[in-house]
Amino acid sequence: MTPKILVVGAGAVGGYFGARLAASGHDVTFLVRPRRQAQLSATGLCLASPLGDATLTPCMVTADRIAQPYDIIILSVKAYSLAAAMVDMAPAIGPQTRIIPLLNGMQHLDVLASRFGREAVMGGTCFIVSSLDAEGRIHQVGVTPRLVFGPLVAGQDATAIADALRAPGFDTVPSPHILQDMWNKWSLLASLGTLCCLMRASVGEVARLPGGTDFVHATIKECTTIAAAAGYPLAADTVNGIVKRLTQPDSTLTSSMFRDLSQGAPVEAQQIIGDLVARARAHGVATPILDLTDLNLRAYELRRNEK
Ligand SMILES: NC(=O)C1=CN([C@@H]2O[C@H](COP(=O)(O)OP(=O)(O)OC[C@H]3O[C@@H](n4cnc5c(N)ncnc54)[C@H](OP(=O)(O)O)[C@@H]3O)[C@@H](O)[C@H]2O)C=CC1
Ligand SMILES: CC(C)(CO)C(=O)C(=O)O
Repeated sequence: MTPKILVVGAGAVGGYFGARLAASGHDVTFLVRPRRQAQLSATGLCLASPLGDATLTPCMVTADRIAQPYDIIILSVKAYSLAAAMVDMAPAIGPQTRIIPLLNGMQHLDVLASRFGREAVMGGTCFIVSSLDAEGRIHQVGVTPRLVFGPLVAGQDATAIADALRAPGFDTVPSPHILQDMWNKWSLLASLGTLCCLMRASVGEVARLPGGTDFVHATIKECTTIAAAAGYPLAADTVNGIVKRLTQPDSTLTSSMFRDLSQGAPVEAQQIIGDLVARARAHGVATPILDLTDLNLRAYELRRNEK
């Protein structure tokens, strides 16, 4: 039987993966709120991507209309929307449902497990650079996106689910070591977020400055030291890959957190930087650069909330 997939959050990430899955014939429904539902009804779900543009008529449901449990939930809301999203998606979760969260950071894993049970929650992460424009179209740039997920409890297997989540337009990677993958991604993301948000610049702009790459190396070192202290040391080639990616002088890469900040939008500062700093403190790791980023982003949020 074709698994029923519910994408919770038809934004830059969920909209991309969900659209690619739907376009290749999977049974995909988007859980949407009324504003996004009206927008998508008017325009269709539009993707602009170097891998091919697409416009489709999405199958949508609002929280009050969820009629049955789904087999797979791809959860792709921002971290600050998680609590409300959990209330909305609750009727979609049955005993066999597997939730694959694509949020950045790690703390949502425990939040989801305490609400829906450990069996229901898989680990997940994604590599994609995408954003929404003012009309709600999704713009994906850069290399082929990647969806990585795997079991968090013994006895579960990601391969059957992986077969249900393959589509042209992204790579599907079932992983037997998803927590390590999530720490690898968190180290990359927190380094990139720090680089962009503290310097208000892209990877290439910082790399071209005298002292820029020293700053990036020191930031990556802080992040990987925390990961190692937490029991998830990054392999040397993974660290080298992060260093290479974040020190390219011609790179226009920015983090999604920086793109949000540039638009004056809320940022996932607590989940991406604050939580990492808290874990550093718990393990006695000194993180002067991340502390500064944390303070910087909290000052940003303070001003934003006072407006
Ligand atoms: N964008 C990127 O390049 C990357 C992002 N990520 C991570 O992925 C996660 C999602 O980010 P992104 O897709 O960029 O964020 P977006 O803001 O683009 O999309 C989030 C979507 O979630 C929807 N949403 C929020 N709450 C609910 C709800 N209760 N029910 C239904 N829909 C809801 C929002 O809809 P509404 O219009 O109703 O508010 C919005 O469309 C974040 O944790 C981010 O850090 C990871 C890798 C790359
Ligand atoms: C690090 C990156 C670009 C990888 O997808 C990301 O997750 C983000 O910007 O949020």
